[in-house]
Amino acid sequence: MKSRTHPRKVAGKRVAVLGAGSWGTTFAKILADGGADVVMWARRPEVAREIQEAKRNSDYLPGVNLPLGVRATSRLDLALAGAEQVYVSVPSQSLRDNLKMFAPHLNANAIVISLMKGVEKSSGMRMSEVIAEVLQIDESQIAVISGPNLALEIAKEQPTAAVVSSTSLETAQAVASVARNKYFHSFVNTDVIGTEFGGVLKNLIAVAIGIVDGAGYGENTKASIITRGLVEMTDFAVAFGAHPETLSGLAGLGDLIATSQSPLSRNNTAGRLLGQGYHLNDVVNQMQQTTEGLASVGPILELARAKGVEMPIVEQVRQVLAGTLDPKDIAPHLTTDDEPQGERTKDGQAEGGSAVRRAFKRAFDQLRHGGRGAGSDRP
Ligand SMILES: NC(=O)C1=CN([C@@H]2O[C@H](COP(=O)(O)OP(=O)(O)OC[C@H]3O[C@@H](n4cnc5c(N)ncnc54)[C@H](OP(=O)(O)O)[C@@H]3O)[C@@H](O)[C@H]2O)C=CC1
Ligand SMILES: O=C(CO)COP(=O)(O)O
Repeated sequence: MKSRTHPRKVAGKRVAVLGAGSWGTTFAKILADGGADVVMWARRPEVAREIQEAKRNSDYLPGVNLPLGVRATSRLDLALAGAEQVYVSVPSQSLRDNLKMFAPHLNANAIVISLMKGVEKSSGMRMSEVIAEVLQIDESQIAVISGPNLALEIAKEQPTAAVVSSTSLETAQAVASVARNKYFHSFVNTDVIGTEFGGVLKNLIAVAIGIVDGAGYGENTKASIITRGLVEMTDFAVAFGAHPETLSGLAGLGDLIATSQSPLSRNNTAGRLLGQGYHLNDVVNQMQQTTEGLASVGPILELARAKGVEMPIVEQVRQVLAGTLDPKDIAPHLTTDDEPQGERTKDGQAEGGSAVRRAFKRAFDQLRHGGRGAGSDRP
């Protein structure tokens, strides 16, 4: 029987954050402000030195002062020595190679937490799957964190919530007890598939929103894409075993709203540039930070095809990226066979039968009965 006790704050737990970009650095601040003993690893010694000595990371978080307790090094052995929890925040496509470097220095019992929101292009694997495969650890030792978490807003201590997910509720609670402070609250769930795919899929819809924004369309178009996009996200994730309510929680709808409407989002910004007519190569060159959505489109569509899930919006994003669809022609209502009536879903039913509608119904039913599914965000 899994414990359901409320996690208690653990003071001074030794943790490592691997990756010193905007999210890794912000997460180090979250953890240190929650009382953890944090050591960051930056691959460039000058970044580690600036964090260690000036408590700043001017490349990624200009103007933000980091807590005095955050330490940094470019040596993996020092960053990982004694670390009980290891938070990983590097670009998804570099995870596998990075893990091979981390492995010799990792504590055998350490919990490894993915902060990333991509899938591996070559394999279509989620980040937690890559972690389990490369490090050869049990999934109960792995957690993922996702939610509406634009780094710069959190670095400025704006109140935010996220979801910590692990197949082991105990592991999720152990992580949530460390990854929380007065401005950052971690809920827990055990739906790793839904939580991870939520973060990946909302990036693709955020690119679509950016494209229509850049093409000059207004709020109706964007709202239509957000709503239909959530159906695509839910149908896809559920086909892979996710709980639909996870997609209507922080890691799905919550993150979709934050990412789709914020100029801070790199995915949204990349989409806007594409919508304004810039070529993909120019957009990629212009983006100075990780834009996961651009790399995820291909593998996500391949996975969708394998499960027979229709993703008309994501397919149109692929076509815009490939230069075969004019951004002005992107439309929220297209379906693969151009069905004219009703809101079509993957199984051809009208909206009343969609996974989103079922998710809401289930959530309301659960509320009425006071229960909570594995995919709901629990405090
Ligand atoms: N930023 C955000 O608001 C959020 C981001 N995320 C996710 O976090 C993950 C990381 O993103 P984020 O921190 O924003 O990205 P950034 O582009 O801000 O930083 C990337 C970091 O990874 C390092 N890096 C780049 N390439 C490699 C590589 N090949 N090997 C090792 N390290 C590398 C960079 O080092 P260097 O500086 O030396 O290039 C840098 O420290 C992504 O999956 C993203 O989706 C999740 C939630 C919020
Ligand atoms: O995941 C994020 C917010 O939750 C960050 O989004 P971007 O990667 O688009 O900046």
